[in-house]
Amino acid sequence: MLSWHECSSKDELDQQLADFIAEQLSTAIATRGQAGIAVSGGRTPAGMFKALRVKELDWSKVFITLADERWVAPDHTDSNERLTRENLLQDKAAKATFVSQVSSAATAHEGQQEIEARLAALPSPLDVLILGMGDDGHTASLFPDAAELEAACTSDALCAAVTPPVAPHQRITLTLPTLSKARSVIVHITGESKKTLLQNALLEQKPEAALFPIRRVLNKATAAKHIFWAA
Ligand SMILES: O=C1O[C@H](COP(=O)(O)O)[C@@H](O)[C@H](O)[C@H]1O
Repeated sequence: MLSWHECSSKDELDQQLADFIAEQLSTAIATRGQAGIAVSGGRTPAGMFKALRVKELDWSKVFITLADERWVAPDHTDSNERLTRENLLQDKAAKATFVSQVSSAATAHEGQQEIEARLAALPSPLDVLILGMGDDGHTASLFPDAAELEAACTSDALCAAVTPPVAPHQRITLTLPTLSKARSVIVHITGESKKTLLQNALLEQKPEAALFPIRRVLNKATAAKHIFWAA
């Protein structure tokens, strides 16, 4: 099942999505005693993070990680961890446990095993997955045309190292199997061009390996899928 939630402004989107996520985290805590969520980075989620961090829920039982990370120091401007620490892990959400996906290893490939071990301690499957989508149809750090894409889509591991063909920085990404097992999959996008891209991606009739990565995740995910969008 895939539902579109169209909001009339970015502020409304941030609030509605934060309400929706908070509800899902609360349900997970009530049902299983804890909640695991993977959030995305990039330019889109900061406003939603600020709306989510003040929600009344037992944040001490929430484990937060990333759908993907850029292989940069955690204080780098491009770090998804930095974005998450500055915008989400504040106020009430400061009590949550954050699982970082970067280490001092020189490359993402060299650091992958350490990140894998950290991720193994998270609730599995994840209760909530928030995906962004790039203008090239990438999601998490599953980039079209990346040399490691197929490995990251078929791996038994929780995470994979990826070198984007064009975008900066090596990445760690949750693998397609890990992403697609989440109990709830939410795509958070803004702007007309991303809406059109996603609509087209959902209509494509191509072999699996040629589909946009966002479509591959949505195809494989068996949970309810929700797209939250505003212009
Ligand atoms: O590189 C990344 O890009 C995507 C999309 O980001 P946006 O800036 O277009 O919102 C993001 O979902 C991902 O986490 C990030 O590492």
